[in-house]
Amino acid sequence: MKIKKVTIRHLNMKLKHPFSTSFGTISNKGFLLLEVEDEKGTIGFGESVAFEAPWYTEETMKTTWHMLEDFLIPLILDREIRHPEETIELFKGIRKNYMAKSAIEGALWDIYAQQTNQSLAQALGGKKDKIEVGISLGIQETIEKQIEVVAKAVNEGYKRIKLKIKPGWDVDVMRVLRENFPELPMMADANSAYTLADVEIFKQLDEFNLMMIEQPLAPDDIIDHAELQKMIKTPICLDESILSLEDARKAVEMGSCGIINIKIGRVGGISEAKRIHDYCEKKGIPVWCGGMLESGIGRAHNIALTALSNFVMPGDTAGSNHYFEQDIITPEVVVKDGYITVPQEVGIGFAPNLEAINKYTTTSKTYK
Ligand SMILES: O=C(O)CCC(=O)C1=CC=C[C@@H](O)[C@@H]1C(=O)O
Ligand SMILES: [Mg+2]
Repeated sequence: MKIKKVTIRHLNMKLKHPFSTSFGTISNKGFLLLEVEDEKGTIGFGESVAFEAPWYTEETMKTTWHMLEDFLIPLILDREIRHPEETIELFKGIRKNYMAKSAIEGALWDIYAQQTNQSLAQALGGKKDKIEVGISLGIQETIEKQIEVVAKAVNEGYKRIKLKIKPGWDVDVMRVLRENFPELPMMADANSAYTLADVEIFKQLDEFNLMMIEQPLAPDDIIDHAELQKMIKTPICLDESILSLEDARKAVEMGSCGIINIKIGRVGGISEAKRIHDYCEKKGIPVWCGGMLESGIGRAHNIALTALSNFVMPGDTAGSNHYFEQDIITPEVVVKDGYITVPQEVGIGFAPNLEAINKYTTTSKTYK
């Protein structure tokens, strides 16, 4: 393929429910959507998962736009690209900025799948026809409300519930939830809100039979996580600490985690995500696909990736209706009895809904 045109759109989609974590609350999902066209007129879409502010990683919507406009788009325009994996080498001279890189790479995978007449899942080597789905629930104002939202998600069929924790909203909350839902597959995500000095809190959390504790310590750490893992029974799952296959290898070799959450945007794209998946499969480390409150485009990419064999735990890719009044794809992502069907159609298997995309777009710019 030879890329001839790239359009960046900034979209703003109001979330049905504000999402609160240890570092703050989001009520609006602002993000960049990329439309990439090659010389044959095949169009692929990619989503940048960077938020408006740098609380999850250092990237933001503005830094992503800057990286795309000034460095990444000029690298791909008019260049012959045979396979999306080539972007790993092509983008090597640009440090990190993984969410920006991933937005382009996702669109190239979409084009590649269409041109090779396969579904994106097939193009990646995924064999599942349906995937198990979990849900990530934000911190609520009261414990009663937290119990209520968990009960609703359980009734909707989600296969595991992820709860956000932070200092002051951890052991007591998880105890009450465990009492109310004795058999529920449950886990906690701390988004780096603790340090090794908090080991007693994690020892107490050990009592609640959690599937895992996600990212308890600093985002750039694997040393203290290895220490913590030795002191607690619950497996640690790393999210923010894993930005590449190299990070995954080091964390696994150090014993810093027993599970890895793979997010396409955080690791620079689908190709790197697949490499991490393949490495973890060889090492016997289970993985699952994390979420970034994506619109339907990013959600479709997550579904295709999760069709790979070592995604053995339910991910965070919940149904479109959990987040938005209207998603930007047709059909929307639907969860039935805790499963999403992996589309078998050519490409991402969901059609971009241009009317909805235009409705949510605040600015756009085309590069050719
Ligand atoms: O529903 C989703 O897309 C998952 C949401 C979710 O848990 C997260 C989204 C963005 C940043 C984090 O707070 C977080 C996570 O850490 O996994
Ligand atoms: Mg997380």
